[in-house]
Amino acid sequence: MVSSLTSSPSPLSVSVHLSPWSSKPATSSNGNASCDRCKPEMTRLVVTPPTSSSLRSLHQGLDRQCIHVGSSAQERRLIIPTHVLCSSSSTSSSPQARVSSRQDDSSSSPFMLLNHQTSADVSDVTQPQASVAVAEADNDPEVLIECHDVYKAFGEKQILKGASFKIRRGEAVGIIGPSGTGKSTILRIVAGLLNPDKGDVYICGKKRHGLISDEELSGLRIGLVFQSAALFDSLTVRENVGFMLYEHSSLSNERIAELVTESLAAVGLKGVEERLPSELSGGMKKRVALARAIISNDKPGQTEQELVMYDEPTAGLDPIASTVVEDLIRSVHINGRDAMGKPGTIASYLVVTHQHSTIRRAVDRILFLHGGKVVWEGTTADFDNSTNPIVRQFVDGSLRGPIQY
Ligand SMILES: Nc1ncnc2c1ncn2[C@@H]1O[C@H](COP(=O)(O)OP(=O)(O)OP(=O)(O)O)[C@@H](O)[C@H]1O
Repeated sequence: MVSSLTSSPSPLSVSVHLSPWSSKPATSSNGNASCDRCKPEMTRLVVTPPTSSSLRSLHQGLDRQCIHVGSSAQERRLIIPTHVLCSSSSTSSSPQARVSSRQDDSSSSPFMLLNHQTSADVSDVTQPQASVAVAEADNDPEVLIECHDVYKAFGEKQILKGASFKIRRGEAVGIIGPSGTGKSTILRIVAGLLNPDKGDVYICGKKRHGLISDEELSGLRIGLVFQSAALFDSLTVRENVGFMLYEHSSLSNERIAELVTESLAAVGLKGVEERLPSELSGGMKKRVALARAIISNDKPGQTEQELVMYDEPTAGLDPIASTVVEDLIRSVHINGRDAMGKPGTIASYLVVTHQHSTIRRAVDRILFLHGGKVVWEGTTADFDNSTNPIVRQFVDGSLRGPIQY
């Protein structure tokens, strides 16, 4: 059963943040666990989680996120940006209703971590407050995302040093560049999971202040598909793909199950709804993650555009499985057709990749990131013919050139 959110005399703090590595649990002397690196950037939800095994599976599912868990307590504080689950959709929610219909699952499902939270509860504990304001952005309605002179450092390490670029409606853009140059960091900044230290991010012409929130009305849904697929190990494929709808919509469970089946069909998967992620191959997991990113929220007359960002979607796949994923990425785009022959719905996408096949097959325009900036951009054809020494060294894989390891 779900217990009161405020009854515990000794709350335990559990934090989840987006980090490129897993961290070991850390407990402070007062028994509360927290993460100093991420605290200022978290959306906080006060929750009563189910069991420690659910938290473990959450940890495994999120893979590259860090979760700190202290010892047992009746109440815990979970700090998790909900769009970690691939959506920033501003759907309405009816958490209480959802909780009451799913209380029996409380011992095993991370759904219960988030469900019994009202918007008022969330805003009470959110820091910093996310908001958007109309700013002096370029008023081109075709520009969905604009990053202007973005800087980001981690400790002493300056990663982004004035990165600027635009993503227009209908574009299929690849971000490439040497390892550690900040490609994933850019995705997290665009997704609103990280704040830039300096510089501006505009979403459909509106300047973003702070981190994105579920309440934000940006006119653009932004999905992020993590390299690891980030599926919850203890949830079935159906629960993973439908997570945001179970979470943030008032749709019936039957309707969500139908939408999950449709979304899986769009990525060429059938009859896997009740399987656990451990029963899937690496390529299937990536397709499930894609299905989760593109699932429709079934809102009648919904016109909100969607941008999906893929972080190394073909890493670790064999060449044929890579081709399948690359074609799927194309197929769900507005210029493509999905596995069911339906036109794709994704307005634009951004792919971080190191793989030549992905650049060739899934991308039309390339941004080359080096030294914290976009140092080159152009079409894939321009890329092949470029005489830019940085691009040439990267294409040739040469040890000699301006890129030093
Ligand atoms: N939360 C964080 N705290 C500290 N350092 C971080 C954090 N996130 C990223 N970094 C560091 O920032 C740098 C850029 O990381 P990022 O993952 O963005 O690079 P990348 O270009 O995507 O690399 P790769 O191609 O190897 O995946 C790395 O040195 C990384 O260690």
